[in-house]
Amino acid sequence: MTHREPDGLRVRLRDVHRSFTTAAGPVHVLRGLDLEVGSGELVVVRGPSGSGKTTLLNIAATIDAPTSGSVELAGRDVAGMGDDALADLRAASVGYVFQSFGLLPVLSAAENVEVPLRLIGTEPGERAARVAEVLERVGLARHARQRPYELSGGQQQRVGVARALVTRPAVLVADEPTGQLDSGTAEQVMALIADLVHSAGVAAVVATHDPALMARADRVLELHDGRLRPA
Ligand SMILES: Nc1ncnc2c1ncn2[C@@H]1O[C@H](COP(=O)(O)OP(=O)(O)OP(=O)(O)O)[C@@H](O)[C@H]1O
Repeated sequence: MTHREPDGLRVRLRDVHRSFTTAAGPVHVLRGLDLEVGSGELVVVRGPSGSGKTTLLNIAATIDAPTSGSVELAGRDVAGMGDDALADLRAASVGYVFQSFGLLPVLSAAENVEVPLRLIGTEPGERAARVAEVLERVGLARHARQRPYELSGGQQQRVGVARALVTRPAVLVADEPTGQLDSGTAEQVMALIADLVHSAGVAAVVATHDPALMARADRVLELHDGRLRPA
């Protein structure tokens, strides 16, 4: 069933379970997990290594599907959606920021940011305007033509944040977005993410081990025994 949420709810996970089959036997990672994130809300998920943070983010981003339970993204229940329809919804509605930046080395900063707009078929003139606007927003307008290797780690992650937000997604998912940055740069990047999330009304789920970053969150949740609880 597909329906629109009346309010600003962008992510809704209900009774989500996720198991994996491994050589050592089945691993039951998520065990009846519930999560709701609204527009303009920044939720940080913490938990020890292996607790299932990446698994949770991938399910919220519809990159992975739960073993059971329901997932709603931008007001749509994704159960039963075909692969193409789900890929279209994901491309339009989700921005993903990776710990390792995930930039294409042969492309300039601006070209990297433009990739998601190409995927959703945005017209060239509109693409150029959106790329310029978001690079300005992350403070990299003067670095638009540089390749990733010509940028610092913090600048590369700013490109990663710009790329994730250029489509104006309903949902931002970030997996240890500051894990490869020094603490000062990490704080700047997290402040940028929080600012953009709040001003653009994006629903954000950020996984991190770093207590310093949790200060930027509207809510901090802990993944424990496959469920979320207030930290
Ligand atoms: N595709 C998979 N196949 C088998 N097991 C998997 C798969 N993905 C994750 N797991 C297992 O699920 C558990 C949770 O992994 P996950 O990567 O979600 O944890 P995490 O909290 O993100 O860890 P970290 O903080 O180290 O990144 C681990 O035991 C992992 O080995």
